[in-house]
Order: sequence, then C-alpha cells, then structure tokens
Amino acid sequence: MATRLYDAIGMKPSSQTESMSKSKHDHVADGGYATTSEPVAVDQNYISWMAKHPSALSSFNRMISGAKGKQIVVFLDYDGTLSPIVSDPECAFMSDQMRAAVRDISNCFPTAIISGRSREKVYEFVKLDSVYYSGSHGLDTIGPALKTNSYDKSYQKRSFDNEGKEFIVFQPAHDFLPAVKKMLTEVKERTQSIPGVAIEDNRFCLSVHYRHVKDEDYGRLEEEVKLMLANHPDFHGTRGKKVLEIRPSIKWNKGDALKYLLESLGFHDSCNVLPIYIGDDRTDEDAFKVLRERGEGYPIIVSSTPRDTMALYSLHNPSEVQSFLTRLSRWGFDNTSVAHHQ
Ligand SMILES: O=P(O)(O)OC[C@H]1O[C@H](O[C@H]2O[C@H](CO)[C@@H](O)[C@H](O)[C@H]2O)[C@H](O)[C@@H](O)[C@@H]1O
Repeated sequence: MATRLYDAIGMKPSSQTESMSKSKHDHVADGGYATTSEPVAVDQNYISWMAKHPSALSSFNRMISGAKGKQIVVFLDYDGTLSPIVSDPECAFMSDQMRAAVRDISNCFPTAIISGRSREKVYEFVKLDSVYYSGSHGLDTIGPALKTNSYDKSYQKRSFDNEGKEFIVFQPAHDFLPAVKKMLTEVKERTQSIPGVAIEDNRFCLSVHYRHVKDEDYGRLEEEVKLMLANHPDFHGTRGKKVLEIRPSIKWNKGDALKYLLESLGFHDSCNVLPIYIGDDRTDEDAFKVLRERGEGYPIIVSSTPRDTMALYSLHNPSEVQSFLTRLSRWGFDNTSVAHHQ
C-alpha cells in the first residue's frame, strides 16, 4: 500500500529509523572532536557510509581550507537539525544552547533557516532577528532587500522590521493560498475518523502527521491522501519523517529557495561564495542537489543511520550540528576581519 501511494506521488517510502542513538563514531581525523564516552557496537554499513559522507566535525579543517577568500553563507533546516525529532510537532523546541550557536553563526555569516513549517512558526521557535527565514519548504522567504533579477517581482513585496530595515518577502505560490485553505478543510474532513492523525497548517503547504496512527489505520490514511491528490492535480505529495506533505505543484523547493537567497545576498553565479547547507530530511536533498550541481559549498546531512543522500558530509544529530556551528563561528570570529551584521 505504502509503495503504491508514493509511486503515485513520486516518492518512495523511507525505511530509515529516526532514533537519536548514542554517537557511534569519534571525530579524530583532523584534530576534531571526540564525543564517544563508552564503547558502542559499530555496524559495518554505517562505517562504509561514513567513509562516503565523512563527519563534518572530523573534516572541519579540510572543509574550512576551501573558504579562503570566499563568503560563507549558512543554510539550516529546522526539525531534526536544530531541534531533535519529538512526538508532538508543537513541542519541537530548540535548546537555549542551540539558539546561542545559531545567533553566533548569524553574527559571523549570513544565515537562513529553510523549513517545511510556516515561516511564522519557525520564527516562534527560533526567535532570532539576525537570521533570514524561509518557510513552507521555501515557498515563503524573507530575505535581503537586494534586487533579484531572475525572479518574478509580482510575488515579491517589501517588508520592514521594527527598526525600519527593509526586507523582501518572496512567495512564489501566493496564488495558491485560497486553494491551500480548501485543501486544509478537505484533508481534515477526510481524516477526522482516523485516530492519531494530526494536520499541521504550514500556510503554503500542509503536513499530515501519522506518528500516532496505528499501523492498521495507516493504509486508510494513505488512501485518503492519495484520492485527494488525484482530485487536485494542482497539488502534489512529498514525504518526510512520519509525515505526508501536501504541496502546490509549482517547480519550487528548498533548493530553489537556497538559490533565491544566494542571489538576493548578491551571490548569483558567484565563485566567491561558500554555501553550507545542513539538513536531515528528504526535502533537504533538493538543496544538497543544488550545491552539488553548482559545484560549490558543502551539503551536510544529519543522520545517525546510513541513507541515500547527495550530501558530501554528515553530522550524527542536532547536538553535533550545534558543535559544528560553534566551531565554525569561532573560526569566523578569528578569521574574518568584519563580522557579518544584518
Ligand atoms: O523542513 P523541516 O524544518 O525539517 O520540517 C519538516 C517537517 O518537520 C516537522 O515534522 C517533523 O518533526 C516533528 C517534531 O520533531 C515530528 O513530530 C514529525 O514526526 C516530523 O515529521 C513539522 O511538524 C512538519 O510540518 C514539517 O513538514
């Protein structure tokens, strides 16, 4: 059943586990971190996978040697990257230490968070004004006020913060808003009889959470979502961790949001930029792909299990993400003459 739905919506079900187990590897390759405090069984698959996607902590010195003369720009996913995966999506809080790490990095380098959540919701969790935000899988981005020649102006509007600083909000699926609202009503109606389903309104897209749905009810849920998508070809489905996502069918994803933000920061087709993207989910692969295609920067996957990925490097869990960001901002403060202030 699962395979059929995802064939229909162009995705395959994931077999990955999401548990945040103990760190299975030391980071010693180039004088980095050693995090393991007790021996843990290391499985051979994981070792082979790590050889292909080395730890960004172990590889830090090598990575940073490529930053000479380039502007680092940091892109971060939210759930599973800055906050651990938890059973209630409303409680995916980030720790104060992680917030401090993100604040420090954003004071060093331009930093954006690109999430599947609504932009407002991510801001509520992160609460930092020094960061750019892109919500709804990149369909709602607030970025710098620099001109972006490649993008449709009719989807851009000016916005000002409390201090009068100008930003541009770019919403390429703006025309879909009324339809998304109708989809929200319909998906709630279709799934209300299935215990454990939670629908999250991410403004330009919807999340159908099934973490608390019994195995025997899952097929029914899948069938409802499949039928709904078949009736609304202007929407399509993607999949995340125990979540089915309903998104407008425009060619736009986290990778496009990354490109948009780079251009609005003045780095369109620039060889002087080094983007770093850290994410844990399937939708982050779109951004990893963009970096691989541009042949620039570092895509880093957050995973404690081997996964098919376009990422070059890996981090085990959000706590390693925090260590990486802290290390990068220390390097930034020591090595860049002018810190980035937005
Ligand atoms: O792009 P992201 O920031 O990673 O957002 C992807 C989805 O994240 C959230 O769901 C996931 O995290 C929840 C909290 O840990 C977890 O309960 C859920 O099972 C995960 O799928 C968010 O609630 C979704 O709307 C996002 O699409």
